[in-house]
Amino acid sequence: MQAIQDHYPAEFSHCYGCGPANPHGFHLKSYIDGERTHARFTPASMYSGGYPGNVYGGMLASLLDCHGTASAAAFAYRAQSRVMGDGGPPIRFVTGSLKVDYRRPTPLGVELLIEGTLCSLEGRKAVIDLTLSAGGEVCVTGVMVAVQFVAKA
Ligand SMILES: CCCCCCCC/C=C\CCCCCCCC(=O)SCCNC(=O)CCNC(=O)[C@H](O)C(C)(C)COP(=O)(O)OP(=O)(O)OC[C@H]1O[C@@H](n2cnc3c(N)ncnc32)[C@H](O)[C@@H]1OP(=O)(O)O
Repeated sequence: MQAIQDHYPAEFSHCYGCGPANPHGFHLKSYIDGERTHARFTPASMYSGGYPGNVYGGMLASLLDCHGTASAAAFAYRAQSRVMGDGGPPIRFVTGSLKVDYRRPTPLGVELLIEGTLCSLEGRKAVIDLTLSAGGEVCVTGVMVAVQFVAKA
């Protein structure tokens, strides 16, 4: 199955968190499945937080950031009854705001599950609820306001 990010136009595929064309990035891959989006990622040990065994908060915010904008794009396609890669004008979002709540320490060395659900979609603005969990326990929650990107003439 192709990831949402695999449909980003080549010129917009350089994101450090999720751009397929960035050789140094995380290459996060997000998928839509019914009412929910999901991505899985295992941070390398260099992304340690201040005490051993836990993930650095900036890394966790990055994962929500990239998964949130991908989710917004996927939900917007669905709202327009379109499929990604249909040859029509691409629908892409950037992060307007991202609120992150760190609810418990996130363990390093295990696969993390990032999920997104659509809270609202009005005009160019999508609000996405996000969770990040490890071993079935929610460690981080977030709310993103994603804004549809419109190229300036
Ligand atoms: C920025 C780079 C763009 C490159 C091109 C990308 C194309 C996309 C392609 C592939 C995506 C793949 C990449 C994944 C990216 C991973 C996630 C990131 O890291 S993204 C980078 C971090 N984010 C930014 O750098 C945004 C910087 N900010 C802006 O560019 C503008 O402020 C922007 C586009 C967010 C809005 O500016 P306006 O002038 O186009 O539109 P206005 O009229 O201000 O807002 C539209 C609606 O959104 C609301 N809005 C805007 N910002 C908001 C905010 N912070 N909180 C709440 N609402 C906000 C407004 O209230 C308005 O709502 P109402 O229509 O009136 O209901």
